[in-house]
Amino acid sequence: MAEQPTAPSCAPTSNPSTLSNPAPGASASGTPRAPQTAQVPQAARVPRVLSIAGTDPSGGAGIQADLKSIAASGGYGMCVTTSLVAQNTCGVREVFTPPLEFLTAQLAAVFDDVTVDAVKIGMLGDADTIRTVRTWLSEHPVPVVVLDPVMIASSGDRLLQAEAEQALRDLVPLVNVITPNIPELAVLCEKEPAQTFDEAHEQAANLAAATGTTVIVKGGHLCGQDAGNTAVFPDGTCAHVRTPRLDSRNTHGTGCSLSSSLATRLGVELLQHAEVAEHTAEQSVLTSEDTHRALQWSTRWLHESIAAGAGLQVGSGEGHGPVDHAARARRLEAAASAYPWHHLLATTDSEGNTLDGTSPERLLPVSPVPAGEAVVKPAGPWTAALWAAGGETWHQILDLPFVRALGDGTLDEDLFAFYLDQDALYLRDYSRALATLSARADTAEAQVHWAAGAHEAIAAESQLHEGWLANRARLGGPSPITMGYTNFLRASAAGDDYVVGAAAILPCYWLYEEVGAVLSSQNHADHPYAEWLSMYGGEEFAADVARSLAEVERAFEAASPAQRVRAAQAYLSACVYEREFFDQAHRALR
Ligand SMILES: Nc1ncnc2c1ncn2[C@@H]1O[C@H](COP(=O)(O)OP(=O)(O)OP(=O)(O)O)[C@@H](O)[C@H]1O
Ligand SMILES: Cc1ncc(CO)c(N)n1
Repeated sequence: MAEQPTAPSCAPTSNPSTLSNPAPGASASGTPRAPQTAQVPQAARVPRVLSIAGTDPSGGAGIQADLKSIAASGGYGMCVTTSLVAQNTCGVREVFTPPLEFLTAQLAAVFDDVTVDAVKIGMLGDADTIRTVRTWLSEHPVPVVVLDPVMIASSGDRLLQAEAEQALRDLVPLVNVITPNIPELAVLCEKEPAQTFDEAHEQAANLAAATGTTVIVKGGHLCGQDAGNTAVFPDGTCAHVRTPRLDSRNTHGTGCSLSSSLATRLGVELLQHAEVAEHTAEQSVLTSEDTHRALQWSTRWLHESIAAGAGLQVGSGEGHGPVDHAARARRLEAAASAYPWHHLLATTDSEGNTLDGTSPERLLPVSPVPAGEAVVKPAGPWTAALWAAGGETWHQILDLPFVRALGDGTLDEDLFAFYLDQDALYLRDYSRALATLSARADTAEAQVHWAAGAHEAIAAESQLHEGWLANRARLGGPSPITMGYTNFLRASAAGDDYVVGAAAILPCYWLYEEVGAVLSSQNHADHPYAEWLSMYGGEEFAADVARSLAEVERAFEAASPAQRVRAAQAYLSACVYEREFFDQAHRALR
């Protein structure tokens, strides 16, 4: 069987563009815009993307998948239908191809009215259709054309007549990017299907050099842990985007989705160039870095969509189910909700008892998910009630893509770097909140404990700067989540009752320790983040967590019922902030 790519020798390159200049009509046209203010990020313009492809009434592949992918990738989707295909997740039943004149009528209807920024070509079916599309696009040039040379569906059914293969080969030099799977690449090269990544890469390099077209080698059909994609440019350079292989049957339409998403992201890149070009003498030309960035975006988005596919429950399960194109949009929509957190609204528990802080049972709403056992045990009934109430948030943290990928070693370096950068900024202010708590503590023991914590936090911050962050690019400013969390901690420590400040600080000790225990249990010598994970799980930190728990327990005992309720709410708010903090890299970077 084939193997995964060995070394990602395909680093991003700074070579000249392999993509053609935009057609004059496709540059940023329309209403004149006011000059942009420097440094203020502008909302990306929406590329108008046309899919020329066949249909899948069950919605997972073809034009239906393309329109969903284009929307999910930030484009405005349009479609011209080449063939109507009666198919579902199990296979193709019948194909009806409308007359060629009707294909041309559809193309004319779009192009007569709309400026097309990017085209994705999918199923063409036969040689006459290929020639019609080819003639149309040579007479109506579009700046980005991605060809997915569809030949055979994931079910094994033919979607291109065998005698049309040469016509498809002839189309390749006229497009910017092609996205063949391994068997399709072999047909285009007139070779046997590649068995290894190196063989596929060699076929792609020869094809790219011969045609002047960028070839995406797709890892989906290979085996090995990396199912990633490599852009092979005509000048022989390449750029690889890793993606962990998923054990999933929801791969129907992955090729359609990747190619239409890629066309859209290339359109986004091109429009950004066009925006700059409007104010400078620069030309709007796509570079290989643009292609690498677009491929990274599309590959990561598709990974999330495949991972969520099974949850859709579309299809009998006998075939290959579709991907969930909207999984990311739903995740980000939920993350953006401005609705108040549930624990700040609840006034009674599920049995109707008032949450008045008179007993540990009357502190917080019951978590719908049991918390399970903590590694560092609660210090008494009050902290036991806090742990139990935080069960749902705790399990959400364990399920975060960031925490999962950090544990299994598949976390992308740029996501890790984002986290480190924010962590350094966080530690600075966290240290200030601890110093405030120390100043307000009413026992010498607590005063020393929080002061030591303040010292350790600032020491950890400078260690991050000297070590982990020394060679990494930094954003240099706090994200809204980092700022929200640190401001909340500082305000609770300085401006609220002592018990509230102490409870707010607790999750940063306790949850961090618990997450660390899960992560360090996954560590091994070859783990890419071995050094980072080995920092977790030290006995000294566990003892600090236990001391913090004991102090919070003591403060709860001494507090009034009303203070306890506010402290418990502050504890859960900090748990939610912990979750948001771990998740933020996956919201900031795509
Ligand atoms: N099991 C998998 N795990 C992770 N990613 C996958 C998996 N299968 C496919 N992919 C992603 O989807 C991309 C496209 O898939 P693939 O290579 O299977 O295309 P295809 O055969 O043209 O698809 P189809 O014909 O089903 O539409 C891959 O390059 C990879 O990024
Ligand atoms: C219409 C159409 N295009 C492409 C594919 C490949 O998955 C498919 N199954 N159907």
